[in-house]
Amino acid sequence: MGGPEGARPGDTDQLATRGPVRVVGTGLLGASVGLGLSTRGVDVVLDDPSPTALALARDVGAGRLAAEGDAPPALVVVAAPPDVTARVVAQELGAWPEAVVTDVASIKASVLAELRASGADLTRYVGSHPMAGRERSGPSAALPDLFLGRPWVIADSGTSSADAVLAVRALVVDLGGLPVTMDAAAHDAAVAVVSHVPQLAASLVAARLVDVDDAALGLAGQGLRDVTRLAASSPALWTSILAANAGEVRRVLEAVRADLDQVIAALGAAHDASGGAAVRPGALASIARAIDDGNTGVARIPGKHGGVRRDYGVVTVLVPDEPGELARLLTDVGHAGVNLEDLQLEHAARRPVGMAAISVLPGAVERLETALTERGWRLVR
Ligand SMILES: NC(=O)C1=CN([C@@H]2O[C@H](COP(=O)(O)OP(=O)(O)OC[C@H]3O[C@@H](n4cnc5c(N)ncnc54)[C@H](O)[C@@H]3O)[C@@H](O)[C@H]2O)C=CC1
Ligand SMILES: O=C(O)C(=O)Cc1ccc(O)cc1
Repeated sequence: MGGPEGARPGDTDQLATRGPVRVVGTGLLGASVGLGLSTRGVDVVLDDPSPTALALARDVGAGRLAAEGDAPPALVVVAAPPDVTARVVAQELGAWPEAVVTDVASIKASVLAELRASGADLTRYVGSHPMAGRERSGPSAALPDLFLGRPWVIADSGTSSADAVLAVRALVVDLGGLPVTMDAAAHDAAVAVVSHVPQLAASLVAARLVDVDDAALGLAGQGLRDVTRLAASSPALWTSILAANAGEVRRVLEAVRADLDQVIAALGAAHDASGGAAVRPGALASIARAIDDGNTGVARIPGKHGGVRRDYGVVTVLVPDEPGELARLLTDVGHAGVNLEDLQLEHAARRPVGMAAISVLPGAVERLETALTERGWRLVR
């Protein structure tokens, strides 16, 4: 896979971020920031009220503990839960009068409003939000390259100094993120529709599975897994995020409810009718419209590295569920001289075989199919 551009371990000369960087809150996000900076040679000092999260973050290589005689931080990154973020940012601005302070909370307007009300010095504060995460939390899930190629919103306070904005931009770029400038209100409206409602939709669909019997669950395929992946997220974190963006999330949900009401009414008409022709006029059209609008919406999602979505060809290969087989397949794709654009794996229930769906440029499909067949792979056509 062609990697996005960004600083790599060993590139420390080219880093614009000045240390020491203090990371407050060393869970998934904080430890990933610390790990990304530490592996690129920046001095990172960690802090967290949970001694376990702190020690674990140090142990995974996210940085070191504070020591007597430390230079004050040039930059503080607050990666605490959303509901305490403003309070922690205000404390950090007060404790380090020369430092630029940013936070990575998933909501921005309520943090900024609370900070304004606190009377904190907002020239040194710049809010931010990396659009990258995982369903797991805590430092043990941290990844140094979590932010590679991912949008990272920079929302200045309205009174942030140019130097403060530059320092946060440097952090984003040094971690391989793609800086996107937005104000806090626009950010919250955008994430309501691209992140917060998708999380709720995944949770609501997955909640329907609670009482389903095992026989029905055994039929689950990749579609259900795709739609419910986010449902494994942390209830504590998401309750805090949704409560802090309640107005925007409710607005989107009301639109979803209007669409749902239409589909439910149309399905009711279809159910009550004796045959297709007897269905109330317009009912089938409104079901088709829901699917069609979904086609239009999904086609608008940007593709790899945030660029315009491309239509790839897919070559699906049966992979024996044995050690080394997937690696052998990827090596054979490389030998065929074909660039792998995306890879999805699906396990066949109770069968010792998986399916690898390899996305490649459409012009490369035939060459790859021929090369893999020659090397003995079974293709699913
Ligand atoms: N999880 C995700 O996928 C993403 C999360 N975020 C944001 O990042 C922030 C952190 O989330 P995660 O790392 O996922 O959570 P996490 O649960 O993995 O880590 C949060 C850490 O904050 C610490 N903490 C609790 N109270 C604190 C306080 N008063 N001061 C300092 N630290 C405190 C906890 O001990 C814990 O170690 C949140 O604001 C979240 O909205 C942003 C993008 C993605
Ligand atoms: O995994 C995904 O697709 C995500 O969307 C993760 C995520 C979770 C919370 C955020 O504030 C930002 C990103």
